[in-house]
Amino acid sequence: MMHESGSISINTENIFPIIKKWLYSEKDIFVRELVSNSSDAISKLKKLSTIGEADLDGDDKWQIRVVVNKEEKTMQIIDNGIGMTFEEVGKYINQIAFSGAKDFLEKYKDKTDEGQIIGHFGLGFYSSFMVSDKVQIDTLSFKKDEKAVRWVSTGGMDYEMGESDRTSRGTTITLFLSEDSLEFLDSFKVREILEKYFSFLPYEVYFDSIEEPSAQAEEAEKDKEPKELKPINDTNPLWLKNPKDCTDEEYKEFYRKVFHDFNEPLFWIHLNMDYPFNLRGILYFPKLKHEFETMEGQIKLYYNQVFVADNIKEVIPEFLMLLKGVLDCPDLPLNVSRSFLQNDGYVNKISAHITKKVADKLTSIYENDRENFNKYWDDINPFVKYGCIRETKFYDRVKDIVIYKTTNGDYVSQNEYLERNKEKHENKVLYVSDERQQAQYIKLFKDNGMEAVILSTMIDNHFISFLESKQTEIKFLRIDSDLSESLKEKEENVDEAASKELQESFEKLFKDALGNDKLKLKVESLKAVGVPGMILLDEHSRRMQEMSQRFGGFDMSHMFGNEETLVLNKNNDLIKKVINIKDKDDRKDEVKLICEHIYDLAMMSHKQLSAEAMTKFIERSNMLLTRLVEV
Ligand SMILES: Nc1ncnc2c1ncn2[C@@H]1O[C@H](COP(=O)(O)OP(=O)(O)OP(=O)(O)O)[C@@H](O)[C@H]1O
Repeated sequence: MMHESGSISINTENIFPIIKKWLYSEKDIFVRELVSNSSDAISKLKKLSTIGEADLDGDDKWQIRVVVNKEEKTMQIIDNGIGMTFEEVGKYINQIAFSGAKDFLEKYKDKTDEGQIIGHFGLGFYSSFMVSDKVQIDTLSFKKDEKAVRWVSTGGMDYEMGESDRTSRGTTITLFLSEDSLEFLDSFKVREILEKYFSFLPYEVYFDSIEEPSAQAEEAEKDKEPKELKPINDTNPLWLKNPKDCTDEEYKEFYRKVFHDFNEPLFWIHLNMDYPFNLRGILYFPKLKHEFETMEGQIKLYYNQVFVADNIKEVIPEFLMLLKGVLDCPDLPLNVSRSFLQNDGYVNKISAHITKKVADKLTSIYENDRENFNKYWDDINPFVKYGCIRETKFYDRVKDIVIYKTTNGDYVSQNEYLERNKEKHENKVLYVSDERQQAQYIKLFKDNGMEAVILSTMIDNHFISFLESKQTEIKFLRIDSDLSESLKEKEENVDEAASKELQESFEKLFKDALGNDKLKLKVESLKAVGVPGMILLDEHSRRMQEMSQRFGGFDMSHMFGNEETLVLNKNNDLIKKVINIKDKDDRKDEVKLICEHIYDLAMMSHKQLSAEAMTKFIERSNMLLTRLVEV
């Protein structure tokens, strides 16, 4: 049998269209690649100079210039970095997937760390052909006595190399833009791209645009001072500074600048870590603009000060994306596929570290500055709750600092609430989901010295179920789900038979009056004498109903049974009077009206009436008022 082994060779003609099409989904990526190459070229030379292997001849004002020329339809990326010799162009440019960056790191691995070298794969340069018909490189190496080299390629398949007239150290890449990419002559667009990727590059980046000369403009140009360009970037971003040296004002200013959010952030976490991995960044807890706003964060990921993308879910735990912040992770293997990232141990460690830092910060505010923690709670609670549901580790770290606002207006932790209410209802957290709708019940509670916690945000439904699954001994009950013993009058020497009879006669009366056979009714003796009736709805069936509505969008109450119970208060005057007249034949008509009205009023303090019920209620109210006048 024949046998042969060897390396598979890459044929540029075949691979090129694939690179063009698949590697870079966004066209503007070529700017990122080319400016990153310039930045690498500067970093390399800087490194060589610090270890005494390069003489800069005093020229160490590092800069990268991007110039668009509308008349010539070109874009140039110019740097004063390391440059390339004839051989180097042959090696690094003519051979696709041969990275000079990797070569450099390999060669100097004992003398330099990986810091600030961006490229790794030897593919980036070719992204320039996504937008150009022709690309030209003019480069002069820092090495003494080297000649400047020109490399030109049309279409990226064939090239020509020769001498260049470049006289200063560094590299100029000239892109002759193709007809379908002329949008990259638009200075507004190019500036926007540069700002997106390079606002924090370590070397100054200048942008210039040479406009098409028109007679008028040329005339005006004559009297004008030469334009003074300002770098588009901040070469020393706040996240790289030592947290000890940063002021609150600097953090706020940075937040405003990066996120264009003019609401002050509540607080922030400065991540500053060298070991076991490199991670720097600032995470901000934003202030919600209004109560019902859902949190929408933005985490910008940087790689050695070059922007990579927003909200990369493979690197950042999903719940953290509700925050706003920047993360610079130079150790991330960012050029590999995202699904790989997801399973990467290193990425998992980063996630775990950030999660821990966030939990630590929250705990420290809770422990050392409880007053502010309470103040922040309305803004941060959706984040904390979502984090608990999504990340068990986060829940484990913050479970004891989750707090609730109570109907008395103060804030308590679950343990504090359970402890101070244990005489009244052990292991039960009573809650309000809508303060306006449940106002009657809240009043009842307050009048009787009871308190409930307020769980009114969108996420609370899930959060309650989540907590119950974690701590099975504790139950969450909405304020209208049951009648606490504390709300009832203690009755002595109860006549069981009389109570039973009253209960049955009321049941019949209301069922007949309302035409509802299935009505559940209970007669109780409530402390709140002013309340004739109220509705209770079993917690479990209510949750099932809510869930089916949320997910299915339709009402499935008929499937779970309608567990609403009408409670009548025999301590109330109106009810007492109904007891007196309910069996009188000549008052039948009125008794029916009163029963309907008591039921509707109880319903109204429980939930919104249907349109039909509301119409009936209004008609009946008018009728009752008219009768009142007639008497
Ligand atoms: N402006 C430049 N100055 C000096 N050398 C450059 C410049 N641009 C490219 N090179 C050389 O060409 C090589 C190939 O560049 P290319 O962008 O294709 O890949 P890379 O930067 O190594 O990796 P990546 O694919 O991750 O960008 C670089 O590694 C570098 O050695």
